[in-house]
Amino acid sequence: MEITLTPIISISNLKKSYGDKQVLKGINLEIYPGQVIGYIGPNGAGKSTTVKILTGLISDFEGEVTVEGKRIKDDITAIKSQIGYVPENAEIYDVLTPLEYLDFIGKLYGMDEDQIATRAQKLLTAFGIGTNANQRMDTFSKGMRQKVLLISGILHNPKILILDEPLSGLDANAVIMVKELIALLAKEGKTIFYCSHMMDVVEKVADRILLINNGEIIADGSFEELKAGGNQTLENIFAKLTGKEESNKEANDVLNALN
Ligand SMILES: Nc1ncnc2c1ncn2[C@@H]1O[C@H](COP(=O)(O)OP(=O)(O)OP(=O)(O)O)[C@@H](O)[C@H]1O
Repeated sequence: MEITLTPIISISNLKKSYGDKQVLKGINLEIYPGQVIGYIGPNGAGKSTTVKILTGLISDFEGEVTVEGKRIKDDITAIKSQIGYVPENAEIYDVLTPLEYLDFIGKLYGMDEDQIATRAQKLLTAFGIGTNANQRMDTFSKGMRQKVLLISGILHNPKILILDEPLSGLDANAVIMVKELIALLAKEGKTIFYCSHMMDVVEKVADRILLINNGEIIADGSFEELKAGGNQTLENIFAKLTGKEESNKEANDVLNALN
């Protein structure tokens, strides 16, 4: 029997401009359940803009985006319940405790109070901050806040998890744990959309890498496919494909500017 996979996210001819400046130039993508997508690209390439469209934060775009077959333009509220989003540089209400904050987030997703309290405490414990559950977050380190943000992204057990630089501020043990968590979530059939500049991590966690440059997808494949038999790192591939192989010269220019 032939198994036909239905994409969980489908993007066709997606274009977005800010004023006269076109920053997404006709993106076409089909993303399947259980895929861990590594979304990479130079500063200003259009990564955050794509993510903001997928999460409903930007609604004025051209083209079509569907999640589980539903058009994002028709029913973003229903779609949002299937998506967990951990934005880069998110503001957290740090006068709250993690339990209060997660209670607020869980209610936004329509979860009931008991379920929120039980799951939040379990997740905080799993992330190693269970004993801080009732402590105000203005006393938290950057990494502890990042853990709470990650928990707020998975609390409602979404099918799709969109992570923007999720390892920012985490210590080495937490990084290992989150990488393993991503693999486990994907095994359970969750789809992960992982935006990062940390090439070594993307190389390891993503089973499909999308490279965006100037608003266009210029590479799409597994790390093995992208390096096509050569013994390269993702960092090299990135530099080659985005036309930036002069980092040494640039570093020297910066130094020279100081002298
Ligand atoms: N609200 C906005 N108004 C005008 N221009 C914007 C706006 N948001 C983003 N841009 C521009 O759109 C382009 C793409 O930005 P975007 O934030 O999507 O890039 P990115 O790939 O996420 O970059 P980075 O890696 O630096 O986070 C950039 O040139 C940026 O200046």
